Amino acid sequence: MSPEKATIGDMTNETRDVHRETSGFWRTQEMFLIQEVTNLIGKGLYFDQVARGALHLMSEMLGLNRGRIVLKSQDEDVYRIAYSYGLTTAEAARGRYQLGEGVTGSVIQAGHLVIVQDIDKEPTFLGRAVERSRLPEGVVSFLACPIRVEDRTVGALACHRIRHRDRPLQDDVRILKIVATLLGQLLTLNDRLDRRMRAIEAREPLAKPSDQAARYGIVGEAPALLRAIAQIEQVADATASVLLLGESGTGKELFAHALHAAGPRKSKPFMKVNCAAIPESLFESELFGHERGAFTGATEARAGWFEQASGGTIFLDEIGEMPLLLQTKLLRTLQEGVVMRLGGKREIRVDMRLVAATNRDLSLAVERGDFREDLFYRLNVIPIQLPSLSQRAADIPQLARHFLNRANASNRREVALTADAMHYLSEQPWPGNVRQLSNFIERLVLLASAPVLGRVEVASLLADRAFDIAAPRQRPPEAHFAPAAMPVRPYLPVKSHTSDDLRRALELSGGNKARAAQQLGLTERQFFYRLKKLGLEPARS
Ligand SMILES: Nc1ncnc2c1ncn2[C@@H]1O[C@H](COP(=O)(O)OP(=O)(O)OP(=O)(O)O)[C@@H](O)[C@H]1O
Repeated sequence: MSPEKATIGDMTNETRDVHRETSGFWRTQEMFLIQEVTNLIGKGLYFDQVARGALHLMSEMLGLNRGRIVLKSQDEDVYRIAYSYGLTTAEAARGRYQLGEGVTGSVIQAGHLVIVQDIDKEPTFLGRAVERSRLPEGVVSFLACPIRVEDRTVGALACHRIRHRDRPLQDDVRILKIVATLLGQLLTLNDRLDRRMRAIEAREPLAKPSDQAARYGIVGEAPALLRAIAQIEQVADATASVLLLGESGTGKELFAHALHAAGPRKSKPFMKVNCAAIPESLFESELFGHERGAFTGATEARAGWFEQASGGTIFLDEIGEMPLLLQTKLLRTLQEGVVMRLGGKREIRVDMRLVAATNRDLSLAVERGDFREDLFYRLNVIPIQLPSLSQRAADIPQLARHFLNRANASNRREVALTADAMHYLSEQPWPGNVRQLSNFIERLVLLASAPVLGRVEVASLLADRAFDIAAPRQRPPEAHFAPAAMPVRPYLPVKSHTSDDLRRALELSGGNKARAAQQLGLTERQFFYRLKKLGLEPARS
């Protein structure tokens, strides 16, 4: 018996649980594997951890055994097994290949995936690391996939596979490709980080994130925001796709633009496409373009957005709304770097950086079959989470001042807010995030009846049309992150207003308590209760 731990791929049909034979079971296993690998990447971009974890999971979850990652040796001109799972130390140490040598060496040289159906019948298969006697008795296959950093092949991800199993070969190949892509992207990021660190060590002056942020028009200093800005800067020069995650109005478009502006493509086009806003029938021709006569009304050939964005960046907002058919085409474009116009016969090379954004939980959409799994993982290589405004409430006064200056300048006004009013703004929930705050300040400036507005005026304006203002611009029907609507009258603690506030409201309303209450965003009952608490008026029954 093989001394190695039995894993799914090595089990016989008889011992395999009947449930495991369904493709649903394998989808769940795949999802779990890829989610775990992505989580490992999210824990800090440590290649060692991710590499070991991925090989372990490939074996345990999918039966892709004796996985190994072959990379160039640091000090010699040879490729060697840098990470492995299910190999003894001696076996791993034997795994050394010249470029072009054996199956592994030729995968690295040619940059193509190789599938050896039966290792016993393939003359180029060296069997150098693991002896045949250590492998299962039946037909054993070997899969090897190149790992790329940008356009260079830097190594290979390979594993053994029982030839006859209840899972199609192409599914294993697909997963191997996804994992190899993730590893390649991670190596690319690490490469960039290394270079950056070297620049810091060489005392190259680097702009502080907040200086940079100011340049991109991003206001705020909360750690979660600065982290997102630092991530943007780290990956600005890379080619991998970026996925911006965050509630509506948190600044995803602003960040997409910052990414474009921070990278080498800044002088080239930045195209924004809102996938939720395009009718499905037009989507394909808008994105991929069309040839003359491709459909009725196509009197002229037209380049699609991918072509138009070539050399620059394309921002696909609300990517979760993209129809499945187009997801397949998008994946191909990302993989091959080409588009085919509608009605066209030739492939057109495009070179654009893709930034996608969503306020939905795409992994749920994948589970429901609304979003392609392989596209999700392709997009999710660099996920960047933007904090909601309530998660960075300390930034609200700075943001409010920024929007106040802007609204004053564009409306030729000089409206100011008291410190108390600023404080009040910081306490509000802002479910529509920065967009809601910005719209509210604009309204405040336009409707201000005095040059200086205090808490009372701000509160009354916010309460006045709270529901309108609170509504996020778009609320997808199944939005996972979608914020709850602000209640028409937000909850207010009993001490929400000072006696001055109450007196002033009464003065402004000419003593009309109902109107005073309304101005403060209170019910009459709440207003009387506060008057009583402050000893100003007996409460009504
Ligand atoms: N940190 C910030 N500093 C300054 N302005 C900001 C910031 N974040 C967002 N904004 C502003 O708030 C508004 C909404 O931002 P943006 O459109 O980028 O959000 P979004 O997340 O893309 O929203 P949606 O998901 O609804 O498309 C814009 O006017 C943007 O300039």
